[in-house]
Amino acid sequence: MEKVSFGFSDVSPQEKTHLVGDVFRRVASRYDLMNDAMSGGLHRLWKDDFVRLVQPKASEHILDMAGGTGDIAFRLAKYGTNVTIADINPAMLEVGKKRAIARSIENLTWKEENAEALSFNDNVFDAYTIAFGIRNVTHIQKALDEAWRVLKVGGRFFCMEFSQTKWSGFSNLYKMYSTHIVPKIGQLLANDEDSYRYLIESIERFPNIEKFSDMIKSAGFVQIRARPILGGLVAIHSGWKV
Ligand SMILES: C[S@@+](CC[C@H](N)C(=O)[O-])C[C@H]1O[C@@H](n2cnc3c(N)ncnc32)[C@H](O)[C@@H]1O
Repeated sequence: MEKVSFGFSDVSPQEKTHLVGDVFRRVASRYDLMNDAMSGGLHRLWKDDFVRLVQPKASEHILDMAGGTGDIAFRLAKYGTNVTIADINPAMLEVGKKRAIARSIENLTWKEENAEALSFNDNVFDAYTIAFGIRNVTHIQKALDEAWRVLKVGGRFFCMEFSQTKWSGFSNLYKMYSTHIVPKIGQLLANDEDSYRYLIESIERFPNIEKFSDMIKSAGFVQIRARPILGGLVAIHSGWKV
């Protein structure tokens, strides 16, 4: 029987989808607060950089996949771009919709979607973005294949995800922080140590920068680039559909 990783455990694909759903249902209301607490606000700078790389235009339609509570979509929408924000988890989308209303952001379409089997037609989006989402997807290659399918010819793919830093001293420090401190912050602020333990473990199981580049290539993308941040702690991958 096929097994996939859920953090450090191996589970069936159905179980993983179910367990990841539970994690984000539980953390939804505290998700944004926790991002600030865990990263000391750094995730905001990474997301700003990510969206600058996308170079959104007002004439474009961009799909922000696994968009959660809207951090990437809101930044894209500032350029006047038409953004569809899609996520498998209604609880995350509900938090995002409230945030959008509070910020008076209007050029957004919200959709419940599984990245592995999108309901959109072929060749419809100018760009596809996914930030800190793909490592939670059960079959990563299927999600990449779907990204390629829904992009127009000439469309751009951008993915930001945690990876493994190559700065050895920093790597040890980060490992200690992520293994011992992050789950405790999760317990303190979100009353949920287990979810944050999963989120950290899933980073270690995610393919490294080179392997993930190969997977993007397998989906059909060309001119693949990987931009490491903090020695590769986070990496932005991009590619083109031609
Ligand atoms: C860590 S959050 C990232 C949210 C947002 N992109 C950000 O950067 O703040 C990961 C998101 O991936 C979503 N997700 C997990 N599996 C998914 C799937 N198969 N299809 C679509 N979204 C998925 C979760 O529901 C969650 O909202």
